[in-house]
Amino acid sequence: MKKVSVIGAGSWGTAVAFVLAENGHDCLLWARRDDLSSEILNEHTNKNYLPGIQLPKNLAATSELDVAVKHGEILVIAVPTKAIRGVCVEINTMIEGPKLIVHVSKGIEPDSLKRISEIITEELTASNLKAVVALSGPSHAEEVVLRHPTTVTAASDDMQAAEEVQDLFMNQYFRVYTNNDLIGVEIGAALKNVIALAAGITDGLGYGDNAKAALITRGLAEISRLGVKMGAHPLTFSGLTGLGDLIVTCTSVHSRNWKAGNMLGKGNSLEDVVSGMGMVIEGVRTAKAAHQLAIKYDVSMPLTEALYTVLFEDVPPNVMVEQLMNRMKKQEVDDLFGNE
Ligand SMILES: NC(=O)C1=CN([C@@H]2O[C@H](COP(=O)(O)OP(=O)(O)OC[C@H]3O[C@@H](n4cnc5c(N)ncnc54)[C@H](OP(=O)(O)O)[C@@H]3O)[C@@H](O)[C@H]2O)C=CC1
Ligand SMILES: O=C(CO)COP(=O)(O)O
Repeated sequence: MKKVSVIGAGSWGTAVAFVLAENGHDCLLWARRDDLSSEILNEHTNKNYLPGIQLPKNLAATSELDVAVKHGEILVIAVPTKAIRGVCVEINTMIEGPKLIVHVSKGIEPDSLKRISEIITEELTASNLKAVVALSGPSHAEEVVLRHPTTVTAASDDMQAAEEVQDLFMNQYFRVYTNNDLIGVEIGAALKNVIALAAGITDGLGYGDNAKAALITRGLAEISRLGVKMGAHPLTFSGLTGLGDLIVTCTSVHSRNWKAGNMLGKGNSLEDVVSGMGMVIEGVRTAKAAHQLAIKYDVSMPLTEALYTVLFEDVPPNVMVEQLMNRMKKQEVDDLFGNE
């Protein structure tokens, strides 16, 4: 049994804490709101984020960050990407001795263009950090808490740490693989949300499975092109955190990114979609970062660029699709190691 704290009690933080508590670990879940930590502790529910779900009785909760940081020999960070840097700055002042940090978030920071593990490494003093592991893959919280079979990957530069995380989470319904390609795993995880927004848009416009299959496969091609230029292993993108997560996020009714895209395709404004969701839509902010990464690494990313114009340049979704379909003729198989 390990002492683990999960930082962030939204849908995913609560779901990973659910798995850890069911695995018999001494798990403490940090919610930034008192009312939510009391609800988790006393009613064993998180009605807002996971309606209808009874949480394990051995799952403890607190709204005091320092209590959570002190409790966990392992800290699992589960807040949206935009909150990661701030949370790390805070927990860095509270850590006594090196901790294993697991993050389960999916995004890239615009402007700095840092991956999440890079932000964590930047903000935590080296002596506070044992290793960083990204836990990622096709895994909607709503299905994990129903104990539906789910597979994910624990990725790290430190394979011993990745294996420790594998052992921590593995159970009958939650299967964990390891991967030493942290760049590939984090890039796949972040950029699939951008493609899922586009898939939602085509569904919202009333297009069918052909369009979605095109987005998934051509999305995978451009994510792989970028990832390989950034130093990732090409085969990572055929795995759980690449193709696997693209499929789940582009096709699931649980996906916030797909839902957001669907509403955009139906003519809603970005502002209304974001304010109405009540949960994080990582792909919107990541689209900005991806657009900047495509320029920085000089990689052709037509789907990402098209989505960027819908989100930030007021291009109507149907015009976006027309423009994509009328692009210059291409060969299908790209040279992943060169230009398209
Ligand atoms: N939901 C899912 O199925 C999956 C999500 N993920 C990833 O996990 C990450 C978290 O997503 P998810 O749990 O779904 O998001 P939610 O929107 O469901 O919850 C976000 C949580 O983070 C808290 N939070 C928001 N901003 C801050 C901040 N500045 N400081 C501290 N806490 C903050 C929220 O608190 P409050 O309630 O007070 O607003 C809430 O508890 C994302 O990167 C997402 O892509 C990965 C796999 C699956
Ligand atoms: O990453 C996820 C599933 O693997 C969650 O996706 P959404 O944020 O689109 O719900």
